[in-house]
Amino acid sequence: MGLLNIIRKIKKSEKELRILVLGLDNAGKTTILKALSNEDINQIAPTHGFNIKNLQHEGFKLNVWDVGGQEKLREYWSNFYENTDALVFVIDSSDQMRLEEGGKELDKLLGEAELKKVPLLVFANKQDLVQALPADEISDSLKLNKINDRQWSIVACSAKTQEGLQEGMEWLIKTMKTQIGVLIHLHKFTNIDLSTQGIYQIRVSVPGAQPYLIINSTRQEAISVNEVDEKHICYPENIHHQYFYSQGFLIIYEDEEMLTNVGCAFRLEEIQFNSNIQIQMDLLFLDIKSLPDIHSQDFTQNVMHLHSKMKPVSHASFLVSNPHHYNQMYYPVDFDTNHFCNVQTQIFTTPINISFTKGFVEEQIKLHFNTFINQTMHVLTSNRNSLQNIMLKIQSDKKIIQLSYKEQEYNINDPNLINQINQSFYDLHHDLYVLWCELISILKDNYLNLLRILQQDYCDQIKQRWMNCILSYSTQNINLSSHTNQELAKNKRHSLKNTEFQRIVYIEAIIPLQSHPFIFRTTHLKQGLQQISNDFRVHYVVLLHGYQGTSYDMRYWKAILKIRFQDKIKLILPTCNEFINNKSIKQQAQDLAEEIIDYINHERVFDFKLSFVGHSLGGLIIRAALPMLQQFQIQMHSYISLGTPHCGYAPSKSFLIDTGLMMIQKWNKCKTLQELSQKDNKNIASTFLYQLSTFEGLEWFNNVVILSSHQDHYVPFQSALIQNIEESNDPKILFYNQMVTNIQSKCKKIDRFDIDFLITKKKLDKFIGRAAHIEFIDNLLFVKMFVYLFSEFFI
Ligand SMILES: Nc1nc2c(ncn2[C@@H]2O[C@H](COP(=O)(O)OP(=O)(O)OP(=O)(O)O)[C@@H](O)[C@H]2O)c(=O)[nH]1
Ligand SMILES: [Mg+2]
Repeated sequence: MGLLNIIRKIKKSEKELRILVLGLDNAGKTTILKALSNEDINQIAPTHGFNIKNLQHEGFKLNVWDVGGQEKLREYWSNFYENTDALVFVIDSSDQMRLEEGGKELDKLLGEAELKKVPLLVFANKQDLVQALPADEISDSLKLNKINDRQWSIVACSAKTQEGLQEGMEWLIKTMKTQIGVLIHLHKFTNIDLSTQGIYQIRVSVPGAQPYLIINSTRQEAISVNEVDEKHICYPENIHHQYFYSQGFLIIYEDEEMLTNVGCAFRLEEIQFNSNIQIQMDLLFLDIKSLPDIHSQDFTQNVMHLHSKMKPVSHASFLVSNPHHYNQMYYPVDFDTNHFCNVQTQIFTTPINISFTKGFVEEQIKLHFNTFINQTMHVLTSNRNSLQNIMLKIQSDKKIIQLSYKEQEYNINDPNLINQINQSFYDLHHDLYVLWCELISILKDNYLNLLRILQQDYCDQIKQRWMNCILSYSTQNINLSSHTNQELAKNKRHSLKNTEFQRIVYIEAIIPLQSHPFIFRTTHLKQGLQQISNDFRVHYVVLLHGYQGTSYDMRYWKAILKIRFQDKIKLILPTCNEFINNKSIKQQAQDLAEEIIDYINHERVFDFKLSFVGHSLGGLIIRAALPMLQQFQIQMHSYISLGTPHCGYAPSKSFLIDTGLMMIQKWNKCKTLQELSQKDNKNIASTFLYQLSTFEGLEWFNNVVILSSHQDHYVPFQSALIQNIEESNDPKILFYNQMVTNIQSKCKKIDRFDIDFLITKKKLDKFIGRAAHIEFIDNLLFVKMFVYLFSEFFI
């Protein structure tokens, strides 16, 4: 029989706990014991020696030792310490005079080496008497809160009425069972597109687990002041039944952010090995209309009233597939797009008690410690020493491992070995519990550091997964072909069918890789790039929408850039061209340039970088505005266009587009569209678009990034990619190719991307080829992928 089987067998069959009951004389120890075994409690004399009782409780055999508490007998208490699984300390709550004496005795016990890691239950007995102090006062007086090296609890009880006795015993048994600690920390709430004003709140639950501790970070000073807007908090975080509720906060405007900065610890009892843990997050909401005068509300007055009115409107959930390991993860949780908001969340799970876990093997214990220590060690400041000690201990403590090597020679009947095994288990419980407490204190004192590390981890992992969706051409300067890419994407999707998400903790709604957008990339590097200085204070990124659109169209780009880069990026969403359809591109460019110059001058920051993302026509307006932004040329970083008809529509073979444009042109007498189809001048060389190809500007950028989709029927593929089309004698084509050459000749480097979207049938626009054109801004997953995969364009 292998050693582990033996351990499991011993632990399973024995399930016997030795409980030591101590306390001053007259505290009621013997009475409690008798009450627990349903014996008569009327005839009880002071105990001069000790009593042993065997009790059965939840399948556990409890071996309870009650030792007399008179002063002269206390020196013998130490005879009973050995092999104790749990310590019960009984206090006479009605005898205030002797509380101090009781506290001193308890302190001595807690300092005893043999009782070092033993859980402590304090019974605040005799609660039936009027003069009895409540449990929390006794807890204060005994300074129980200072205990941080073991699990402890205080339970108010009366041996006379039996009240509280069962509760206490249940707590004791619990400490003997496998427990998984789950910590959930909510860092920041970002409103992206919550269309209804009102009070919002996050509710977290872990089915089967009890929330028991709220963790607020004490390091407020690390957080910029304007992020913490106290007046938006309507009521504080709380625990109610099995739920943990974040603060309730008022959301009135779009883009509002709430630094929630609150966490909760849950304890999950006896979980089967190999089973999963679920974590549920709900977005709760209360419509502002149901609160008539929001500004005069004193929310603190009717917290519970508001609380009960909140309704869940959206949901997100996680699965932890191996809770017997230490897991930690950061996840920016997006609620569904009807209630589009984001909660930056950290999740930690760890076993905090492993005593009777079936199948828990020592390698896993090692792994657990190593992960924890490797990953969190460097963020610790105040906790560093104690953790270092634990680490040293674990490294030197090879007891369990050695035993398993020697299992052949092992004699099952050797009582010493059983003791050793038991001891090892106790050591581990203890260390696990200490680690758990350390984690809680890290979240209290140092959570921003931990958050940063986990955010980086998340970026790395998600990037790794999404790399599967990039198909890069190794040869430089190759033209992307829509036909080839379409075929390649189809095959690649097929081959990815069984690729699973490798993360330990994942959100249920995770989208399988085969339905992700596929990205084809080719880089055309013309000149050696200069070393880019990273020494800048802020990066302004201008997000410009397309024809007849509004800045709202760019909301996903705005949201994801903000969540990914936090305060390193400042977004500028110009509104000067919203709904415009009768201005020329040049006029719109002028308005844009003015708006940007105003914005930047107003900010008064001098060391900044400037980048642009333009969708469709937006990409052209930006190019047209560049000569007017010459003063910022050394600050220019990335120019990104999404489905922009850089070289117009002239060579388009799409009947639909041609006729479509004609129609709109007639209808609107639209200048922009005339320009796009190069009908604004009889002489092509004098059309605005041709002129634009000679404008200065693109040469200032480190990155010129051009995106198209071969599925986009709104913009000719070659025009969107600034690629030549086959030579012919058609003068339109000759001019077109000349435009391509003009633009290309300026850029130091062009990154071309062709995107293959998985467009669902539901999107009827597909038939007029619009779907792919707006996927660049409407496909949240695509925006995320692009921002996370190609972060170099944004930082
Ligand atoms: N009112 C009340 N009296 C209690 C309660 N528990 C114990 N007593 C009384 O307190 C006295 C002492 O109880 P014991 O159980 O003998 O106390 P002990 O802690 O075992 O004392 P030693 O054996 O001397 O250490 C007895 O008279 C009990 O009847 C209680 O919950 N309520
Ligand atoms: Mg007694």
